[in-house]
Amino acid sequence: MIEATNGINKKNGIIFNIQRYSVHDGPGIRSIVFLKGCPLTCQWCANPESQHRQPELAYNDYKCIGTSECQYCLTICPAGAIQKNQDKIRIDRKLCTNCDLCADSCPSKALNMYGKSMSVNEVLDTVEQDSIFYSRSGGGMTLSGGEPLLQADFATELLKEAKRRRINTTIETCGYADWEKVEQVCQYVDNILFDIKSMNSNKHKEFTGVPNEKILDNFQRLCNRFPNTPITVRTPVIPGFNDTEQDIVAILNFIKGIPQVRYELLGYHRLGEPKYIYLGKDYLLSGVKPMAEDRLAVLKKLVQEHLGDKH
Ligand SMILES: C[S@@+](CC[C@H](N)C(=O)[O-])C[C@H]1O[C@@H](n2cnc3c(N)ncnc32)[C@H](O)[C@@H]1O
Ligand code: SF4
Ligand code: SF4
Ligand code: SF4
Repeated sequence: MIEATNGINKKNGIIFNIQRYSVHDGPGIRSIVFLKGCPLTCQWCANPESQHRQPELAYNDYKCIGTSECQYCLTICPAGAIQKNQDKIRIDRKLCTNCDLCADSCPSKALNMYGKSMSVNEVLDTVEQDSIFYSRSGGGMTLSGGEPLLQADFATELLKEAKRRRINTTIETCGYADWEKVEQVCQYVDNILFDIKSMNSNKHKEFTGVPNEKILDNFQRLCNRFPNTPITVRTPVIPGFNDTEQDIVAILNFIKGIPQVRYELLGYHRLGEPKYIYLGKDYLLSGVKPMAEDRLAVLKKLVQEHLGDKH
């Protein structure tokens, strides 16, 4: 649960979730701080609410108690963006200014804002509630998103203060940012989780919206600039995008022999799909089934053959 103000403050960051007790995103038990905004639009993204930089309205039709019982949102919206839709409502996203008034008044939480403005201290005071777990497990705080490098100045201040409070720090990044920002942020992290989604730049652009050259260049610079920082390269394996042996071997050849680098495959899942509906977005991979365990196992074996223990 985020405790936050929604006021605009230049020094604040826009955060859409703080997830406690995670064991997947860095060493030990961790709190994941999700920063809003991403320069990519991966078709499979499990966090569609992360992509837009500013807070945005979500609507869950199942939670609406019906306009015959309640009309708070219809009467409060200053933009005329909410209309009746049989006994429920419909949002005209072209008119909506994401002002938050309807979400604040909705008694059933059918309307909800993704994203709050939070200060460094507000975030870290929440994160520190679990410090007993971090010290026992070797865990800490992970910055995720969206793309944490898009809010580089806020991320830097957050990480600096976390270091001052002796909290272990990790970042998960798609690597797409100006090098100066990558360097600025990564000097304050203990571990880096770096996605390499495909070595094929055309395919990368088709499925994520951007080519991969900048990402690959940043990865090589990171390894040279911070040779003592452990980096885990991760690839989400997406059927029809990068699920062939050639796709994975191309990535393995790119990272092979770099001492601080490990590698991990992530099986495609569809856990984020309902959020596309709440945001009025189309989920383009609705026909694609989650990765079969045996197919993923074949690719994991391939990784082991190439990298030995370093995977
Ligand atoms: C949501 S991203 C945030 C960090 C950063 N934007 C990135 O892409 O690395 C965190 C991780 O989730 C993975 N991911 C996102 N959607 C996924 C999906 N549908 N299935 C499996 N992994 C997914 C990404 O590849 C990345 O490793
Ligand atoms: S967020 Fe504001 S503008 Fe958008 S639908 Fe709600 S009240 Fe209307
Ligand atoms: S305020 Fe909430 S519960 Fe009431 S009509 Fe609007 S969406 Fe439905
Ligand atoms: S880079 Fe990460 S957050 Fe951005 S769209 Fe892709 S998976 Fe989602």
